[in-house]
Amino acid sequence: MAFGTDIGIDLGTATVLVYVKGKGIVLKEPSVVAIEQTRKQILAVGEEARRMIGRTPGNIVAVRPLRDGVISDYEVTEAMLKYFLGKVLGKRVFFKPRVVVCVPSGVTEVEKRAVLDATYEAGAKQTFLIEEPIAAAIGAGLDISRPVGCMVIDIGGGTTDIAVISLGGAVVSESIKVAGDKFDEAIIRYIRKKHSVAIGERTAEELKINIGCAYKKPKVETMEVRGRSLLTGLPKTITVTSEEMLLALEEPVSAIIEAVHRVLENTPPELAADITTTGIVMTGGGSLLWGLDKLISEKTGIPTRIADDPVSCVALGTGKALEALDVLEASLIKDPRVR
Ligand SMILES: Nc1ncnc2c1ncn2[C@@H]1O[C@H](COP(=O)(O)OP(=O)(O)OP(=O)(O)O)[C@@H](O)[C@H]1O
Repeated sequence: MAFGTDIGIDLGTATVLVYVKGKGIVLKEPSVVAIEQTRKQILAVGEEARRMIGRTPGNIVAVRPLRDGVISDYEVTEAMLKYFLGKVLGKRVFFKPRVVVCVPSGVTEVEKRAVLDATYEAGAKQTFLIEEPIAAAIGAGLDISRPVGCMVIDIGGGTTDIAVISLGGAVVSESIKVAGDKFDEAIIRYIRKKHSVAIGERTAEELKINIGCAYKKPKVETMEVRGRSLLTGLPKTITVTSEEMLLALEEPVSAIIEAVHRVLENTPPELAADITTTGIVMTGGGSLLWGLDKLISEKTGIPTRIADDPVSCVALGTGKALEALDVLEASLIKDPRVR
């Protein structure tokens, strides 16, 4: 497949999505790699590797190479990217694709170089990097080419990126390392303190997705989870309520609200006025935390909505960016090497 295809990749800290022009999103897998430590050999990538998290014997580790919005291990990131691209492109690439990759906002020059190298090695003709909020805005269907301000809040696994965009570029932006992962960590801490039970990352994520909330739910919801009692060391089942989730998530949720306020404070008045009418658009998996849109709307006084299919927005945006290269030229980071 992939005859002269254009490809968009959302290299997220939690999930990698690959968009192929004309086909849509063709791959969506967790950003996890399982490594055999003694021989430094990669055993599995993506979904298969994720199933191994917390369940591996001593010599095998399941790592998330992009944790916290930065590339913590770029050799593994490179291998992961090559694996996913290879899966999408197949073995025989007749016409090399152009690729747009969206990288977490905190990445350094060295890390950007590693991403570019990986795409070239995997068979790209030319690669561009795009900033996360720009890709999210395009993917959410906003027309960012006009001289009208719009605000995007992209809440992923590792980072929350908040930006006011106008004329194809970010006018004011802020990226904080508080997003989905920090929600999970806050839940783990709360359950440990309140119930004296240790739960794993996956259980915390399930609690967040099923009964988690940033705003009081009209009806209290409950969920049973299993962990290990810190008192007896034995497995224990507890019932957790949505009201407890509200308390557990208060701190990371407040950090996001404060960052939104800071961006609004630094927004030029004309653009701020635009945003009051255009509203705030939320993207990324973390935006699905129940009631977060309502809370942001209430705290800012600006209408806030979640984009359609928020998890896919960045990937769709990277793909669409290739079709609008002229408008976006200024905000894309181009590799100087010509192939
Ligand atoms: N229904 C839901 N409610 C709350 N959180 C959710 C829901 N669905 C997914 N998430 C969370 O969204 C996060 C992943 O979002 P996403 O896939 O957009 O991140 P990413 O793009 O990989 O990360 P980043 O933008 O930091 O690089 C995870 O923390 C996941 O638990």
